[in-house]
Amino acid sequence: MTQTHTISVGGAYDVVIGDGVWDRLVELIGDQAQRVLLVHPPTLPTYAESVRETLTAAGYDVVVAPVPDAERAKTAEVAAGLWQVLGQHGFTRTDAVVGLGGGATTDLAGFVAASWLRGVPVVQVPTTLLGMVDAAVGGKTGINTAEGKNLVGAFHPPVGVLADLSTLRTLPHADLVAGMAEVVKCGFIADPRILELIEADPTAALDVDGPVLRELVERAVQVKADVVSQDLRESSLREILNYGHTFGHAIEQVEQYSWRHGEAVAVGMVYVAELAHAAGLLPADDVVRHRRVLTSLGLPTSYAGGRWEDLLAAMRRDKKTRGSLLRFVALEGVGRPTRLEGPADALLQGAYAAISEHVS
Ligand SMILES: NC(=O)c1ccc[n+]([C@@H]2O[C@H](COP(=O)([O-])OP(=O)(O)OC[C@H]3O[C@@H](n4cnc5c(N)ncnc54)[C@H](O)[C@@H]3O)[C@@H](O)[C@H]2O)c1
Ligand SMILES: O=C(O)C(=O)C[C@@H](O)[C@H](O)[C@H](O)COP(=O)(O)O
Ligand SMILES: [Zn+2]
Repeated sequence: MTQTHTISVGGAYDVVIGDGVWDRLVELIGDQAQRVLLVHPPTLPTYAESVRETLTAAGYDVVVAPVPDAERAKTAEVAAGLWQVLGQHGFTRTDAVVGLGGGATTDLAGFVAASWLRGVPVVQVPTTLLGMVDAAVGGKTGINTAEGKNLVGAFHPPVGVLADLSTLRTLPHADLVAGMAEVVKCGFIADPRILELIEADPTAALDVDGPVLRELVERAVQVKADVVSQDLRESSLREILNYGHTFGHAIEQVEQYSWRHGEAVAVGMVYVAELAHAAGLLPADDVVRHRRVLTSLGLPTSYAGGRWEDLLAAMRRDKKTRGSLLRFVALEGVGRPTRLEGPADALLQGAYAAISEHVS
């Protein structure tokens, strides 16, 4: 008997977590749709074929749209290619998009669904840990531009999210580990039990067939669901989900997306923990805890690759910036997020020095 767990996102839609949950796909797409655009990366032909067969058997006209892998999918050119496909196949407002894959694919699929005819339904089918706990949930969709990460996008909640945990068995270990960064983030901003579970047994946390990983997924999704159901459009509370992302996105950009998102966020959390400590907000023990938990999972905690001016310029393009005021989500303690606004240059550079000096 397969165990499934359903988390409601403010009563608007559900995230269904478990093995074999793709059975729910047809019910979510519903009988209004005639056509379905199935967006997937080239790494998942078997999963894509299985979804295509299910949808075809249910009577939909399925248009399969393979897109470039990972961050290379999140471009205006790839989105424009999909708009062309939708136009050529006559997709209407009752037709649907399915995003099957990691966060890069679901961000793209969600954005194309948000923009086509000003919004058609999207079902998100995440196949990475990061997609399941974060990217596919919450309705943030988007693509990158030459100037930065996720600079074009829309808030477009899915009609449902189907997270089949068995797909994690084929996920490369490094991508599993990267997804854990967003789980750890949820631990630091809202649910300390997540940190305790990882600290008790990091190996069990990374066992895709074990109960600990399942509980971590459920807890992280619950954190995200609680936040986005109160503040979909990130007017205030939702910013806490951006913990570690101001510096993390800067690394991704400066390193031309050769770093995984989760890896960059891991370093970004250590950066802002150092910053918060230097600003007198966060005790030193909590900074140490950031490094310990992330390291135990195999995540990076240091970085010395980029020129400071480039990192700072990238951070200034962060969406939390107001005017010329850099704003960070910071912690006053575990589970106690706050904002750190306009820290002095000396503090900003000092935190960079603190994460660079740990590079071996
Ligand atoms: N919208 C949001 O709220 C949100 C939240 C967090 C992250 N993101 C975005 O998500 C992206 C990162 O997502 P990601 O970490 O899932 O990376 P990803 O989408 O690049 O996927 C990682 C790799 O795993 C492969 N893959 C996916 N599922 C697989 C499986 N089951 N078996 C084998 N290979 C598989 C992919 O093809 C890719 O090569 C970034 O672009 C980030 O900005 C968005
Ligand atoms: O859902 C959110 O809100 C987040 O900030 C989650 C982040 O993990 C995610 O990487 C998000 O895409 C970042 O958004 P951005 O607006 O900073 O680009
Ligand atoms: Zn993220």
